[in-house]
Amino acid sequence: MRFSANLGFLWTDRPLPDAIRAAAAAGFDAVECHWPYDTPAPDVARALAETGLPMLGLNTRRGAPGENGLLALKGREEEARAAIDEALAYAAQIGAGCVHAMAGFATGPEAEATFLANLRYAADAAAPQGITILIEPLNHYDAPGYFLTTTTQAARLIDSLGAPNLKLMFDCYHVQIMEGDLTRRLERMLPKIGHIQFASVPDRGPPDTGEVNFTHVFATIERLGWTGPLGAEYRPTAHTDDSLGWLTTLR
Ligand SMILES: O=C(O)C(=O)[C@@H](O)CO
Ligand SMILES: [Mg+2]
Repeated sequence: MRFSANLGFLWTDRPLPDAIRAAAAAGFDAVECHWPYDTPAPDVARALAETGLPMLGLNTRRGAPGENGLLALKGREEEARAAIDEALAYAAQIGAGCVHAMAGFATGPEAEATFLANLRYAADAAAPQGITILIEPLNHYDAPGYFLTTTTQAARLIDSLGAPNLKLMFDCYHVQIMEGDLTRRLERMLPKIGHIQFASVPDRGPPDTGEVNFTHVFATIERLGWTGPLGAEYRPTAHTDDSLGWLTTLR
């Protein structure tokens, strides 16, 4: 099993290039981040080259304070597409393979039509760069009012767009809270999945705590033939370096 350190949550006490170095020193196989835009891309690229770790993905900007993405917001298409362009340009500079296209707080048919149109734009713009666009259902405790909440909804959108580079971000933490049935859902969704993340439920801590048996979940993912690094997107209760026991016990 290979693991990716999500630097939106891990080693947040240091600048992104140093967080990449810390992830390498701790034995991670890859890194991923949320919103790297305050850090010059060449600094990130240098840390990646130095450590040999790939950056798997990053997110589109969330928008104004209190917002959580722009792609499903009717009337905000220009900003949404600027956020997509910005994310793709940054991803290209650091060799990231995925961009998580964040939908935002919205509901209803207009939001869906807007999201689909912006996803079409994103998938078309990403394809020549070999980049995958990810959409991620978020749970209704952490992100109440977020447009995308279930893998069933995401699968319907992915099917209706029919773009080969539009995939599902399967975050076991959100999926367990909203839908459960993780094993069967992973089996069913596998062809649509572009990246997998995890954290304990309900606390969003390391995976060796909480209600989900990640020994079983990781074995399932391996049995299904998934070979990509799994994204450790949890909040350490103490310092990140003191939260990594699972990396040896669950590997
Ligand atoms: O919250 C998550 O889960 C994520 O993966 C973020 O990228 C989006 O908020
Ligand atoms: Mg996630």
